[in-house]
Amino acid sequence: MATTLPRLRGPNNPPKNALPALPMPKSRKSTGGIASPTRTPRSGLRAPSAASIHGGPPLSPAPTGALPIPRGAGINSAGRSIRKTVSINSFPQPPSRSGSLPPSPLSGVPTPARRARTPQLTSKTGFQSSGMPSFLNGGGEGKSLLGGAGTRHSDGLVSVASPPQSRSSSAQDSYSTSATTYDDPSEMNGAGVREKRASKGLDGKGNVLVSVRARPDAGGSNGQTEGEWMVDGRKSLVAYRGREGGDYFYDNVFTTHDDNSRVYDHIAKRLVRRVMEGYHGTVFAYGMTGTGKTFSMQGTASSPGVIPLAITDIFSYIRETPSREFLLRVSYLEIYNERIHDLLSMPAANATGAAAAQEEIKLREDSKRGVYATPLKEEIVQSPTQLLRVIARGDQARRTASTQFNARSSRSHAVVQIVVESRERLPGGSGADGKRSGLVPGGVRVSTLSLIDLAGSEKAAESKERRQEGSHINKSLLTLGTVISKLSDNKEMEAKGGDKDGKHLPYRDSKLTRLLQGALSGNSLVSILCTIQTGAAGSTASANSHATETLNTLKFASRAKNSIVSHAKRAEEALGAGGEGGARVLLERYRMEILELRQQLDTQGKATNTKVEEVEDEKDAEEELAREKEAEARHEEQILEMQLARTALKERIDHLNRLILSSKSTGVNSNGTYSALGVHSRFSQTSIRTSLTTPSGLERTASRGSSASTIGRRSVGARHSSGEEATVNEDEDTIGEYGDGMASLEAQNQSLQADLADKNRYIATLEKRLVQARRASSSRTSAGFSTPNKGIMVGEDHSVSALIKEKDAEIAELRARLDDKDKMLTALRSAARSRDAAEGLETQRSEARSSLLLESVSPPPQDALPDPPVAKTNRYSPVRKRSVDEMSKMLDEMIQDRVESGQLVRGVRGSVRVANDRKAGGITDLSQPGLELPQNDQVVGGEAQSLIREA
Ligand SMILES: Nc1ncnc2c1ncn2[C@@H]1O[C@H](COP(=O)(O)OP(=O)(O)OP(=O)(O)O)[C@@H](O)[C@H]1O
Repeated sequence: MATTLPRLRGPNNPPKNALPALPMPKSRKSTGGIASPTRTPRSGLRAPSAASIHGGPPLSPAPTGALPIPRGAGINSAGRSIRKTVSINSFPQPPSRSGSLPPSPLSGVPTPARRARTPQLTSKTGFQSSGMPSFLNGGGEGKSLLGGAGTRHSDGLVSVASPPQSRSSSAQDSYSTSATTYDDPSEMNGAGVREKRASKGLDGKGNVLVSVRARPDAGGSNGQTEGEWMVDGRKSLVAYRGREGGDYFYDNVFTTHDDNSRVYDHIAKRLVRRVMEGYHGTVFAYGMTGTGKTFSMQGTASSPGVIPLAITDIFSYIRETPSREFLLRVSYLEIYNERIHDLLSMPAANATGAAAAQEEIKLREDSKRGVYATPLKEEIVQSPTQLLRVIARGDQARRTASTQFNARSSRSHAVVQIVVESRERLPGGSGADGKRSGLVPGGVRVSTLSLIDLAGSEKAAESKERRQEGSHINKSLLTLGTVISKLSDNKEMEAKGGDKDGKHLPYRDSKLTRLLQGALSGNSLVSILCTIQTGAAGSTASANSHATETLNTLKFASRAKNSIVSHAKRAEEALGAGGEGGARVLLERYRMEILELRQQLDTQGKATNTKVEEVEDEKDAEEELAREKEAEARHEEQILEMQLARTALKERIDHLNRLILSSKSTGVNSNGTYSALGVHSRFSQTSIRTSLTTPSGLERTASRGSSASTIGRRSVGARHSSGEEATVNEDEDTIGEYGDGMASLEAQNQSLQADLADKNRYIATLEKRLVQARRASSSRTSAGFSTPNKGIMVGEDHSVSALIKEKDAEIAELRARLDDKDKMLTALRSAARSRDAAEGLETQRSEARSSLLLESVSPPPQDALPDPPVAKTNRYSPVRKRSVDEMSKMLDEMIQDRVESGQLVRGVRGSVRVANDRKAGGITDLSQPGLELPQNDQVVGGEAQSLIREA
């Protein structure tokens, strides 16, 4: 059995834009020819009227008449189109799915109801199915197409409604095929073993899962019986009793009562789980326009469809699988008029609303990846919310237009592809021990989940534009039908022992089949949902046309059931980063990068320590002081650089670790899964969708700049279409630059702000480190020097600078006071000098008087001597003395005040000095040059006092 799953390649080329390939075998070659199917597969389901298949084209998507516009099609009174199918970004708190559904979303436990069903293989006239087990359904029982007996009631169209509660998930009880052995013993319960045995006995391969869903009649009749149609969910039967009538059995048939949740559980839940386990999986919706493909895939706010529910389960799986770590990336493309467009990087619209041209996306093929689109943007997602937003963004960019049958008809095939990378988690977490070398246990497994909403088949179109689109749509759907028919023929031939490759398959005839090549050729698990609308109001012609179209869909479903044989295998694990396709295995690349960075970190840590030691050693060498200083400066610089580099490396490691999801990841856990949908609902409900309407009437929101960051690129430049506003409550789990999803300006803004905050924090860290390093550097450089580092401002410690300022102010104040004191002292000294001079004169006069008295015999002439100054002195001295006393007293009081306040200390001999604690409190540096506190400051008071006392 050929293994054609994508292989991993070398690690050096980061995946950028390529869409992971839908797996494709190399065994078949296309000749480009379209061959019409001519035979009903021997073992396949057969429509009751074989002629309807053989006689007509294999797929005739075009309705033959004009059908009335469904009333529920969403055209308002003004004739403007309203999107009835709410975008997937608009899911409110999803409805509780616990009631009628399996208790655990991924329990995989088959339910009794489904197990109890017995294959209907006993019809005399009916045609048995191939009996192939469905890998996804587990029934694998293959329904027979019975002409009447056994399945239909005798009266023909008895409606057998099957309330949702009575049904169980058939998707839960499929376990294996011989080709794809499911190796989880825990799930190999009795039913699984039974199925496995049965599958071996039958075909050894797994069929695709084919389901049919009938949408409620636009006319309002919701019954199971619509004229000539009967839809029986319990029997998985669609019966038609008109011309070419018959009974059609499928893996699942959903009535108009079945909601999206139920549809998902039966058609995709198991497949999603398989994808998480390493298989490739494809789900696509096929059907006539307006029958509910988009409704089923995307859903509504109150009833999320396959895509959002799959996303929910993906993250549930991650959460519930602590033994593995995951990395998810998503891409979203559309095929419109046979051209591929990247819905995640739609160019901005110009002023006229016309979108700028996008780089052409091409399909390429290589042996490892099969067929893939390139260049295509992929975004790494870390939470359900983020993933939903990315898809919602793509959804809004998708081309839609109002048609006769659908007010908002999808005019393109849309492919959401989610790539799941996973690997075993190393014991002890992330492998931070640095012990891992290139080879790591387990390797990385890469699988893809493709969720495809096809454009609806249609014929009638009023405008040229619509007709052109319609013809492209129909052509690609026709090619799809042809490929499936030929696959069926080939299978039959193979069974007969003929050429294994059989007829050439025209995959290349359309982009759709080319892209689906891997899935159609069996490398992927496939689930097909065919949508029909049984009721058709209006003329008989339109009813006939509608019936023909519905029959074509049913025949397509039958052929697909018999044609596509899955031999999907679990993806091989790429060992190390060097495995095949390693370049695309981001998980491994990130892990390796983290490892390398950690090693660098370790090395740098050691180098830093060595440097520090060297610095210490060199410090001891006093004889080489000058050299030491220089070396120190250099080393400090190096240490600083290393520290900065370490910080950067740590940041990078943190970032990479955030991208890798595990059961404990914030994004995976926060908000849970349903709440993520809740966030979306808020987003959508508050958003105003103002899609641009081009002259052709084609709606799209094409003016979105791509903010999406592809791998290794940063999210930039989020732009929204003009006039579009969206309000979103930011979820906490949108992490990093990849998390915007462009859901809204506000979300963008918040995301950018968060990013900015991150960067600011980082800058702050760097600055801090810089300052620390500088401080350390200058403290070391200045060791042995008394010059204080006045130049260095301790940036982060504002309290220190405040303290210094305070002390400066105190010093200035003290200086002012000292000045005052100096002035007073000068005044006192001058007073003292005057007093001394006066006293000296008085003494001289006294002496002179004494000598005169002694010489009384000859008294001198009275006027011989001038008036004794003493008389003058005596006259004025009491006043002067009083003033000196007052000043002395004042000075004493001042000094006493200082002594009492602790600023000055009185010495034993009456002298005073500045208190020691005042010095220690920051004013000791007054002695520093430039601050000039007088050295004799402490005795000033004492000197003054002694002077005063003297006075
Ligand atoms: N099962 C359903 N229950 C309720 N409404 C439905 C259901 N299926 C479809 N509808 C409604 O029918 C309308 C058309 O559905 P939708 O757009 O999903 O059709 P479609 O098959 O995707 O059409 P097209 O191929 O033109 O894109 C929408 O308004 C949708 O809400």
